[in-house]
Amino acid sequence: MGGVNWSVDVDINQLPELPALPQDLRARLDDALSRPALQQPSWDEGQAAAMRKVLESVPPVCVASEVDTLRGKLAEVAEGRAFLLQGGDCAETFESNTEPHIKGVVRTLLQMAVVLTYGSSMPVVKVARIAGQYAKPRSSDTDAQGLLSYRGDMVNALTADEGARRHDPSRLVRAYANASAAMNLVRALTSSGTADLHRVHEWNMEFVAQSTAGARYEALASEVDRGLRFMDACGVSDSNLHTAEIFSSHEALVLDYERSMLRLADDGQGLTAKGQSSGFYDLSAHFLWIGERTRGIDDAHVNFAALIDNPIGLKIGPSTSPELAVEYVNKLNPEGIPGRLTLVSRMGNDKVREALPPIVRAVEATGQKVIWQCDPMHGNTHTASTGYKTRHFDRIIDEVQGFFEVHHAIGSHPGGIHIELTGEDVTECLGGAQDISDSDLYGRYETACDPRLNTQQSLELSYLVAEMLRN
Ligand SMILES: O=C[C@H](O)[C@H](O)COP(=O)(O)O
Ligand SMILES: C=C(OP(=O)(O)O)C(=O)O
Repeated sequence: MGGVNWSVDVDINQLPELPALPQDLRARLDDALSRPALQQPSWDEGQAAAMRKVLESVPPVCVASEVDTLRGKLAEVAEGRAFLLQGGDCAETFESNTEPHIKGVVRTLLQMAVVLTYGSSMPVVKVARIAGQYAKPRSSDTDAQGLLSYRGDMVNALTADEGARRHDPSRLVRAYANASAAMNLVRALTSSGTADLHRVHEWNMEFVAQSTAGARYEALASEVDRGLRFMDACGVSDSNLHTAEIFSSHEALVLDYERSMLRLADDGQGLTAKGQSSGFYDLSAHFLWIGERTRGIDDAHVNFAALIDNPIGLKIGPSTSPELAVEYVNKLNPEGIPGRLTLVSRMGNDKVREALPPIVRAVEATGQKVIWQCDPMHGNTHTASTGYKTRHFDRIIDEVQGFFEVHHAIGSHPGGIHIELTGEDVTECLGGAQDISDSDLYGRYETACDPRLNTQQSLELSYLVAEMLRN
C-alpha cells in the first residue's frame, strides 16, 4: 500500500495569519471564484474552508522561479524552436504514489524525449502529469451502480462503496502531501543517474531489440547511438547529458485546492518584471491546464487561470469555434507573453483535419504566439466489445498525424503532444506492436479513470512522432 496518508488534526486557529493580498488582486480573485464553477465536489463548505486554511500555510509544491524557468522554455516552443512533451497518468492515486510507479513514468518520459529530441533536432521540454493529477471531471454524477462517480483521489475513493465515494475535503490535504512526496522523488530522479542520457539511450536500445516492431525503429535508434558515440569520442561532457528537468502539471479542476496553493512571489516580481502586473502563482504545480468540461469563458476556471502567472494549457474540443479560440487567447494572454498559453486540441482522429485548421488560422492571424499541442487521447475513447473503456493506438497516431498535416499546411509550429501514459506494462489501449485486442484488455486494466498507453506503446508513439517531425 503506497502513498502518504497525512492526518489532518491541526488546530486551524493556531495557524499563522497570511499576508493580505493587494486589494485589486483580492477583488479579481473574489470575482473569479464567485463565478459558476462546473465539476466541483459537493462537500461541506465549512470543512473545505478549514482544509484550505491548512494548505494556505504549507510550503508550496514548486517555487515561482521554476515556473518562470518553464515559461521561458515554453516561449522557445511557441517560437518554433523547441517541442513540448507532456504525459503521465490519467488519474494519479494515493495508492499508486510509489517509487516504482513514479520511476516508470519518469523513465518513459525521458526515453520518449530522447527519441523526440533526435527526431526534431530541437530541445524537448518535459512536463509530467504528476504530483497533483488527483481530480477528474466526469460525464455523469453517478456511475452504473448508482453510486457517486469517482472524481479522483482528491475528492473520493475509487472503491465501489457508498462511504468511499462520499466527497471528503480532508482529501485535499492528502492530495497535497502525496503531491509533495511525488515531486520530491521526481526532482531526485532527474538530478541523479536515472536521467543520464547514455542510460536512457540503453533502455531505448533494449526496447528496439525486444519490440516486434523493432526493425522499424532500428534505423533511428542506431543514428542516436552513432551520435552519442561521436560525442563521447570528442570528449563532450556536459551536465545536460547527466540530468534532466521534468516539470509538474495537472488539471486545475478543484478550486478549493488550487486557490489554497496561491502564493504571491516573495520578491514581488514574477511576471511583473516582464510587464504583467500580478506576481501571483498557483504553486501546486508548474503548469496547469483547464479541461474541456470547465472551459466556459465567463466561468470560474478560466477567470482563475487568467489571474495567475503559471503557464496555462486550455483543452479545446471540436465544438470550439475559431472566434472563441481567439477570445480565449485574448483573455488568458492579453499581453502576448510567449510560453504563457498552450492550446491543446483534442478533436478525435476523424475530426482533427476539419476542425483544427480554422482555429489555427484565426489565432495565427492575431499575431499571438501560442503553443499548439495535440492531445490524441481524449477524442478517441470508445467502449470495447468486452465493456472496457479503451482507445486504439492507430486512432491516436492518426490524430497526431492529422495535427502535423494541419500545421504543415498552414505553416504553424506543431509544438507538442499531451499523452496519458504509464511506465508499466498495462493493457488499457488497443493495438500497437503488441497488438492488444479487446479480449486482452482484462489482463492488466489498472487505470483509475481513462485508458493509458503502456511503456511500449508510448515509445512506439515517440518513434512515429519523431518520423513525423523529421518529415
Ligand atoms: O479524463 C477525462 C475525463 O475525466 C474522463 O474522460 C471522463 O470520463 P467519463 O466519461 O467516464 O466520466
Ligand atoms: C479530462 C481530461 O481531458 P479533457 O478535458 O480534454 O477531456 C484530461 O486530460 O485528464
